[in-house]
Amino acid sequence: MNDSSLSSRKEWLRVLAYMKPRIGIYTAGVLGNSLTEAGIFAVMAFVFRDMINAGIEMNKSLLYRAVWTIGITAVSASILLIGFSYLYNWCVRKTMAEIRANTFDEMTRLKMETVERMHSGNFISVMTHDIQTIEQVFAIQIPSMVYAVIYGSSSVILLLMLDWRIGSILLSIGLLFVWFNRLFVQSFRKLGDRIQESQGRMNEYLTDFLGGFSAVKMFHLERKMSGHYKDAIEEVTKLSIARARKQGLIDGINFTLSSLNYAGVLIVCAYMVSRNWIGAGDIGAIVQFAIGIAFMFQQIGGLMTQLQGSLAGASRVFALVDGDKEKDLPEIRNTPMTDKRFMIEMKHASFAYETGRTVINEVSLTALQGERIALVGPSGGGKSTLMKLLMGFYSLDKGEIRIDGVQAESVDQISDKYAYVPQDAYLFQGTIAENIRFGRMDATDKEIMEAARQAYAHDFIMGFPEGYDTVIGERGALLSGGQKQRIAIARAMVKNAPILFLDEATSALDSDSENWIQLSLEKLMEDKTTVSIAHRLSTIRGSDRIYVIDQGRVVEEGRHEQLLQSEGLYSMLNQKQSSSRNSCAKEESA
Ligand SMILES: Nc1ncnc2c1ncn2[C@@H]1O[C@H](COP(=O)(O)OP(=O)(O)OP(=O)(O)O)[C@@H](O)[C@H]1O
Repeated sequence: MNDSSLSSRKEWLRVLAYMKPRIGIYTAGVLGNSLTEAGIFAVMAFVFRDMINAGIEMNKSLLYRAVWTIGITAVSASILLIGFSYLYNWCVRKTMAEIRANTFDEMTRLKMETVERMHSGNFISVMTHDIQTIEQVFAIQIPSMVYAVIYGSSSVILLLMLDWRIGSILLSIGLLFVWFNRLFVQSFRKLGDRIQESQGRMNEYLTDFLGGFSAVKMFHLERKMSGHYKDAIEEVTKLSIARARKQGLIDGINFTLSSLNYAGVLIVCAYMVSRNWIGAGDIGAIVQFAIGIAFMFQQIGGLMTQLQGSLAGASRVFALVDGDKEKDLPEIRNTPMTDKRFMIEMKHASFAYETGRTVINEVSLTALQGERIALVGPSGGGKSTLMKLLMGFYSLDKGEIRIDGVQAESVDQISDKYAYVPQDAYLFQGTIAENIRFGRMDATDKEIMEAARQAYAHDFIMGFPEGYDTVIGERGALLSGGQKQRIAIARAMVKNAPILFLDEATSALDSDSENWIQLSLEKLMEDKTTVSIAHRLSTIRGSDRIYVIDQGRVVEEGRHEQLLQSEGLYSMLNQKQSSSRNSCAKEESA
């Protein structure tokens, strides 16, 4: 067995494992459904024979028996089919709901690096198209396959019993069908993989377009974006047509072979009747069974190729589920690194996003309880990366970080110890109250209101007709930049964690907004150990320690005045900012 068929088999078993919790009911439903349908055809074969014989022999009682059999079979089969179909469809819906929920759960545990490497559109594609292909396996492909096998094999057995010579010939021809279809399995899998990938790309363009709608309008990128999207559609269409063409070719060849087979059976039967080896009525039954056998092999052939398309989708779901995860909350190592009780302690930390390109190089920094430290430096120097490392978003390549004595190996281990106010706070779809409550899910309404007051957000919130119950739209679309920031600050207030990470907004806010934010941040920072990334050096003058980060290293550290005196990079950045501020002020007064 080669590697690809081995991995297909593994994927296949993995898909089946999803149904394990209700495999009994599912099997009963699918088997019952297939047995009932196959039973109808088997009964009909004999009814067919009886009817022909009744005509030839002018036997009325044989005819009545055939009519009664048809009536009873039709009524009882309909009732059984409704019941069995409900059973297995119930299992499919329940299992699909579980697969969707579990895959989402697994996605929430993915490492930051894994999520950053994959486009959000691709995640959406996995959660929609690709998961859908698993549904097809349970709802269509397995029931069809089971039905084909039961119908076909019962036809084989009955035909062998009726006439073993014709039965053996048809069985051998059928196996040729399967062999022929197997030749195409690999190429269908390749096409399936490419189609699922292209569908992922289509979703990437779609989410890019929606996420960057204002940029698209501003830079007149509509044509370019439509062009990208059309290219992706064309790719999917081209591949789907290629698959349909191939499927058409196989179906055509299968059909021709089965027609020849069918004609052959009729000729052989006619010859056998002429020799009195079989009765004329037997032809009816033989033809019915021949149809059953041909159907089985044709279906198995077709389903083998369809299944490859579904496995292509399932493999993308598995890749997401198997992506690198955050460590589970295991033994939290609480031993302090040094005698002193640092709230934050980073020692000789090195980190690279990609091997060979070190972004943080041997950085050490500390913050005692209640201290305010700031990270400054040129763009791309590594400030944000450093902060993300302190928050446990990535694992260090070298060195150690402790947050309040706990080793920062994953976000989950230390996230209770800090609140984070990013540059562009993410607000979720929902009400203002819900968004503030995300800071601490058990916060009371009173606490939420108090936090909003402290963040100087209460007044503008009450200005909305629905106050705290105002639905803020996707990403807080109904709020201004400054208002969003104050909601994020209120959220951090509610969390009331001992450490605070602040990423100062680079985007310009009007001075009124900025004043409010500064005031609310001051409130938020009271009694907290704070690490802030500062773009305007004026905001961090009072910091206990400033770390100047350049090219991934700490190049200077100290208080504002000390750093100015040392006339290094900090003092140069300070001069630059003061002179650009002065020239702006001159321009404004002119
Ligand atoms: N997710 C990522 N994957 C790969 N490289 C990254 C990633 N994020 C940042 N980098 C790289 O790491 C380096 C440091 O970036 P970082 O964002 O930490 O700098 P910064 O000092 O915060 O910059 P700025 O002040 O402009 O925000 C840069 O060279 C950047 O290209």
